[in-house]
Amino acid sequence: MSTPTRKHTALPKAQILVEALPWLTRHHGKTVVVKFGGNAMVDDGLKAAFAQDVVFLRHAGLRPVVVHGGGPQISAQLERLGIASEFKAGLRVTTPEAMDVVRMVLAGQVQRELVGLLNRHGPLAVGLTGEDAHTMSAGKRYAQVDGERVDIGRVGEITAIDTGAIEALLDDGRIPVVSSVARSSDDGHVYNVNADTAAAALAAALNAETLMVLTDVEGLYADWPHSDEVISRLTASELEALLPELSSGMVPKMEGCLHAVRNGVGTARVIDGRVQHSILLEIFTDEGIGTMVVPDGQGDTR
Ligand SMILES: Nc1ncnc2c1ncn2[C@@H]1O[C@H](COP(=O)(O)OP(=O)(O)O)[C@@H](O)[C@H]1O
Ligand SMILES: CC(=O)N[C@@H](CCC(=O)OP(=O)(O)O)C(=O)O
Repeated sequence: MSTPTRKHTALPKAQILVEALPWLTRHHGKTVVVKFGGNAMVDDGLKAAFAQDVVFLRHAGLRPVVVHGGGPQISAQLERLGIASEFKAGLRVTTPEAMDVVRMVLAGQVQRELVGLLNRHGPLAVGLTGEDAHTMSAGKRYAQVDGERVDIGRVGEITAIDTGAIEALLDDGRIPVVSSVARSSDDGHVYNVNADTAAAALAAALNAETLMVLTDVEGLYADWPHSDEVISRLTASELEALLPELSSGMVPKMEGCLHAVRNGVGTARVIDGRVQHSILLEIFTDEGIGTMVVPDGQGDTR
């Protein structure tokens, strides 16, 4: 007597799984770089759901790579230590003293926490920074403020990427978790790299199918802060035309998306990290959320 009822109640679940089938087929074996930002990273529930989603991707046959930020966590630690912190053109002015804190917080705190959350689901995640196995090399980056070149200390511009260690981990079924600290290609020290920039450069170097940037807004707003209309899809050229109008937090994100799709990445997406399971919604359902950037000359791929 109870069997028909059980079948009936399970039906919507089967429907959901079946809806994911074309996406599972499309994304199988593909590399997805997911950037988890500091502001979407401050809530424990969101962090746990993020880890579940990434492990789900891995078990669904994708090759996820996590690149993480930690701006709010770095600012909090600098404040605790009484070290002043300021941003110029969206980049943290990084003294050698602040660089030690950046490295300690990203590699020793934020990365460790993400690795721990992912590894609750099995022996999957391995943390590294751009310093490991020459994964990311950088030279000194200057900021442009009102047309002037400004020295912002130990902030790096990526000069080379070696994907060997990440590829080896992926081939071994692991989930690499990368902190945005780079080795210096010139003076033997390390550089602080914006995490959006690092994620985009890694996505391009890995020939990833997708770059997914989680943040604390719904996506790219057409007329921020005056309206909450989200641009759901735009081409590389359309994005390039919009770049001069964007303000600080969105600049490295959208520059990164542009760099990615101009260098072989299939799509770059900015999605709302405040929504639990936003990664699964974006990858496996008909209702993609957020903003998707596609290379020029592409039809709607959603
Ligand atoms: N056009 C825009 N659309 C959406 N957000 C924008 C836009 N321009 C500026 N922003 C700002 O960018 C912020 C996201 O950047 P940021 O704070 O660096 O995020 P994260 O910590 O996730 O890296 C948003 O919270 C918003 O305040
Ligand atoms: C040069 C620079 O600004 N580096 C960033 C690195 C962390 C980061 O980018 O974190 P979010 O993604 O959370 O913003 C910083 O020091 O805050």
